[in-house]
Amino acid sequence: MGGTLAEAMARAGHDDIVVIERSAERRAELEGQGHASAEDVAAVAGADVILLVVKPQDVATVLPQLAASVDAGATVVSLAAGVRNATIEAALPETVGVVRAMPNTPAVIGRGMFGVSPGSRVPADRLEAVVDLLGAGGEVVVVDESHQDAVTAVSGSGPAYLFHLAEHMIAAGVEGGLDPQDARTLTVQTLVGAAELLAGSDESPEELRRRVTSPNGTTHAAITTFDQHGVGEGIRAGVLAAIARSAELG
Ligand SMILES: NC(=O)C1=CN([C@@H]2O[C@H](COP(=O)(O)OP(=O)(O)OC[C@H]3O[C@@H](n4cnc5c(N)ncnc54)[C@H](O)[C@@H]3O)[C@@H](O)[C@H]2O)C=CC1
Ligand SMILES: O=C(O)[C@@H]1CCC=N1
Repeated sequence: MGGTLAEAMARAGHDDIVVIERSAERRAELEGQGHASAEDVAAVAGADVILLVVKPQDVATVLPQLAASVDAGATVVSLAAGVRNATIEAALPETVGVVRAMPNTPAVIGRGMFGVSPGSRVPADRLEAVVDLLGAGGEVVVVDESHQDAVTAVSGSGPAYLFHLAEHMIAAGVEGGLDPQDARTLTVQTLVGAAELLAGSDESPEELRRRVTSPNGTTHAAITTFDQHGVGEGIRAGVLAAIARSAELG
């Protein structure tokens, strides 16, 4: 995720990124992509904004190293799922601002979605700078930190829900006689087109669905069967389970 964001920010014209990475192999890869790199967290000295993109379980190890070298006026943006702003603030000097952000994987292509929550000591101009920076990877919404579990479940995990839908549409297409490549093309372009139609429309998803559904036609047959199998309820229950799991992990 860190490498992905560095790529997106570099594409957006940020030319002063240093990636800190302890693995020599990963460093070589990142340098191959044109990024400056460093091994030691001490390299954060002098940085205005620091993105903390390690696994949640590695945060506790990195924070003391960060505290020792971070500039007094810096802003630390944590992308670690479930880790609270207060936890990070407590480990860093009081002048350092902290922001929590949840990304998703379409950030790889600059079409990501970030839910961003400022901690208790980030001035508005520094939050704005963080929103701008993450904007290189996609859209950004600012939400109260109490909503981060819901953000994680909706947009953080959300791409996986669509991929799951795609798996089953492709499989059904193949079962219906299509060759796998055609089934993939038909499915993918349908998801892209429908998502863009929804994104560009003022109509609700329900209304857009209604317009596809002819009386007693094929869509009606599909949606009725989805309902019989509890698909909609299953999706809601799944997203709620992700919210609960995010809260548990935090
Ligand atoms: N919403 C989403 O779809 C996703 C969110 N994430 C978030 O991003 C964060 C990072 O996840 P990944 O990129 O999958 O992890 P990762 O383990 O692939 O990458 C973290 C990198 O940090 C390096 N690292 C760890 N501790 C270090 C230290 N002390 N000094 C220097 N380098 C260090 C590791 O060598 C590793 O290359 C997670 O906290 C996760 O919550 C990650 C993937 C997907
Ligand atoms: O599955 C997870 O726990 C992480 C958080 C959101 C996406 N991936």
